[in-house]
Amino acid sequence: MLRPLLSLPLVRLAPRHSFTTTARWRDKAQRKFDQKIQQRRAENPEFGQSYTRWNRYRRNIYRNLPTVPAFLCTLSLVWGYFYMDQAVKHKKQEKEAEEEKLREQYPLASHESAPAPPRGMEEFHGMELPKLLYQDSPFTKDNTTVIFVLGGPGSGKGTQCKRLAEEFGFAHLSAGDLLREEQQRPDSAYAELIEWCIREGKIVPMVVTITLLREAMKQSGSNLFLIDGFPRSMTQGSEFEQYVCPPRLVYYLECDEETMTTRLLDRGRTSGRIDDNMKSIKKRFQTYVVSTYPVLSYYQNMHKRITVDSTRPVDEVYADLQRVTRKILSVHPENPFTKPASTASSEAQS
Ligand SMILES: Nc1ncnc2c1ncn2[C@@H]1O[C@H](COP(=O)(O)OP(=O)(O)OP(=O)(O)O)[C@@H](O)[C@H]1O
Ligand SMILES: O=c1ccn([C@@H]2O[C@H](COP(=O)(O)O)[C@@H](O)[C@H]2O)c(=O)[nH]1
Repeated sequence: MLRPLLSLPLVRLAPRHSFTTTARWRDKAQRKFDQKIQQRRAENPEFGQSYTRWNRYRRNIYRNLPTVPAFLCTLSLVWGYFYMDQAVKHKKQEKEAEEEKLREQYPLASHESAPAPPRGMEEFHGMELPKLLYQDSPFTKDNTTVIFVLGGPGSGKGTQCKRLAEEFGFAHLSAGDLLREEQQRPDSAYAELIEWCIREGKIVPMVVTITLLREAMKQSGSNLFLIDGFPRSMTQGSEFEQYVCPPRLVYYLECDEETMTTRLLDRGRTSGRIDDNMKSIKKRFQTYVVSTYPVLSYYQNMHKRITVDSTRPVDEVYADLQRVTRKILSVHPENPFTKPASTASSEAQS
């Protein structure tokens, strides 16, 4: 039982002769032991007859004894393995407890397992935009100003767009809001598809989103657009540029994940949105990193991206965006003719 154990490859691997001190110590101990036995036997021939087997084992133990450093190494490896294993388990438990606490804190969170994608999803993803529809696009880069507003979920795109629209007269079109409206429309063919994508944090096939955006642009009667939360992927961006209109600028609201998560969970208390819960938020971040990051890099390389730190309070973020927008639209506070009509007229009356 003991012999095979002591012959473990690890023990065998111990560099017996390289550690001369311990080898010498081992040989000395064995020699001493043998001498003692011989001496006892000389005194009493009966001695040790019943212990022969045991003595052989002891000798083998000495022979196979790993050198001290190898033994210590093995011991520390085993200890390290168990320690690491325990540490990982502990961290996982801590994370689960934290998530559970968040779920209790934010009762809107939905935890049911993800449903299967609705029928037709694959079909839509591979679908080309109905190009004929865009041949007569009334929007060109000369008669239209489009600004894309991008940033992670909860970075404050909607909040800032609303203020910019009020002050500068933009038509504010949120791709997410348009999709949610379409999902609510009673006879919409895409309701199920949109709901599934939003809950799962996936990108709705662009043929749906671009059609909705283009219709909303037409209906607004404006030529100044803030397009909020679009494009979410490179293909969406290039199709929009080709068939609707290229953007003049891209505002990027940069924010860390922790801040965005806190904001979204806080908004989830009252928003009623099916994706303002921990499970969907994680998936939305994943989609954002994989699909939307390349869009941000692309516009950075095109020198069209304006980055604003949106971890700051709303007013500070807005002040930066306001400054840039004034410059772009050549709107100066002193010049009433370049101000939006509502502000200019109320000031003129007073
Ligand atoms: N600068 C800020 N500081 C603190 N809270 C903010 C700030 N900007 C926005 N918020 C809050 O964070 C939440 C999310 O903001 P908002 O809806 O504008 O983000 P969003 O980027 O449009 O999100 P989504 O992509 O999910 O639509 C809101 O409750 C809003 O009041
Ligand atoms: O271009 C878009 C924009 C949005 N979506 C889907 O809508 C949700 C919510 O978008 P918000 O901008 O956060 O309101 C998003 O997670 C996507 O599922 C889209 O598919 N394409």
